[in-house]
Amino acid sequence: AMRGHSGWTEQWASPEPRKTYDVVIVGAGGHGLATAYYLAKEHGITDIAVIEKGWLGGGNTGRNTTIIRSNYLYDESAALYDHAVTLWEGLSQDLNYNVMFSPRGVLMLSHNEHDRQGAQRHIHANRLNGVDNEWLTPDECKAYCPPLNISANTRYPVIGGALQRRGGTARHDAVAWGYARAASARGVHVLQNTTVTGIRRSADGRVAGVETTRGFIGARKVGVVAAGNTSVVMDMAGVRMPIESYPLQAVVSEPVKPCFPCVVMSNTVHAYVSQSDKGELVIGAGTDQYPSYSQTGSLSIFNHTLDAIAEMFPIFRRMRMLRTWGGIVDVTPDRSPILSKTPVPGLYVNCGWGTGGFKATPGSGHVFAHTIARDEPHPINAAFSLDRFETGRFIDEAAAAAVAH
Ligand SMILES: Cc1cc2nc3c(=O)[nH]c(=O)nc-3n(C[C@H](O)[C@H](O)[C@H](O)COP(=O)(O)OP(=O)(O)OC[C@H]3O[C@@H](n4cnc5c(N)ncnc54)[C@H](O)[C@@H]3O)c2cc1C
Ligand SMILES: CSCC(=O)[O-]
Repeated sequence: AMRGHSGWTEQWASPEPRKTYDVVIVGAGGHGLATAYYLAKEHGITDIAVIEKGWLGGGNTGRNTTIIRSNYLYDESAALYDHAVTLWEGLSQDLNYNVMFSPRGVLMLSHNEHDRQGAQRHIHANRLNGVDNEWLTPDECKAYCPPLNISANTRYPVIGGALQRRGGTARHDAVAWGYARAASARGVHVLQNTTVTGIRRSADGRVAGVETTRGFIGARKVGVVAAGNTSVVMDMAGVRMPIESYPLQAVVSEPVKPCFPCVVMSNTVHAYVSQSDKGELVIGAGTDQYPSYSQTGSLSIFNHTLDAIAEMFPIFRRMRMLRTWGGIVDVTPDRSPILSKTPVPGLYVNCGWGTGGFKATPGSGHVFAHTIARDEPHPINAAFSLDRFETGRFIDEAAAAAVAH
């Protein structure tokens, strides 16, 4: 920790920008900070600046409902998200910072025959990929999550659920702080309150650096990790992205004693819930159905979700909601991320995580660092290329995030 200019102990340096760096990362969210950390730790590249227009972790990383799991359908997705879960399991030790990873189990409910068939297909596909996932009967769901209402005479009766026991939650702020602190300790510069306003290319078309609100910063390689703002930033390099940005909201309740032991999700009713370590219910919903850069969202989404939560968990019917907020999620046509080189030499992009990228944070940073360092994708992210939208080799996980996009 360093003594900051204000006298209090800072966990990371706040240096003046140098004129050039080997690598610039645009965006100090979890994915950008993790990328910088693994570039330094795994590849020995430390001449890095992570440039952030606001405060580190202030984007979706600091706004999400922290669900972690890897029970995705496609082989490529299972490999990517399970790589992340494996890194989550040792992350606090690796960073020497408690990210509060809690493998409390993620239970995805089925309410009708369509849900059940889809869930069991996921379970079989996951088992083939070595990803833990198991089918529970309604009584077993109730035993795993006692507040769950499994009576038959409800609008959305529970007919079973798919449980990934290795899934769970983590403290989102701590993930950003842990990576920033560990990257800074290895010499990485984290430049907060600094907006990238342009991407400069040299005569031969290669990336040459970024224009910022603190002047031009030269770089041989630039990684854009700007989530909901990706299209805006990549447009600065003349690269058009297959991304739509939507508001996705969350709400927390008043804090209560520990009463909810896991994560429960339901795609049919567009709701998911867990309980934070401070005691609040952390509730999420579907996205608003219109592109927007607002970090709020419409009330109708919450009314619908809270109706469903109140029916699925009657003990919560009198809970008071404390605050709501939103983030800007970057959604691709096939709902899978883009971790890729780009048509601009030296320019790389990591985006498209939509409503479900927090769970991937360590795995994303790890393989994106490999991609930047070696100028070729890691085998795990090779399929998540930008050009799949030209070749048609989609990885269609639209149903995976268990929320209606
Ligand atoms: C309400 C909500 C709930 C969610 N719940 C979950 C969940 O339960 N589980 C899950 O897996 N995922 C969830 N997600 C998705 C997840 O939060 C994101 O996919 C993930 O955090 C993206 O991380 P990131 O580091 O790429 O983006 P961010 O954390 O958004 O970081 C991008 C950064 O880039 C910066 N930036 C943008 N433009 C510029 C510029 N021009 N110059 C400099 N900096 C710039 C931004 O300020 C931002 O800090 C949720 C998202 C929301 C909004
Ligand atoms: C916001 S949805 C959370 C997830 O994808 O597990």
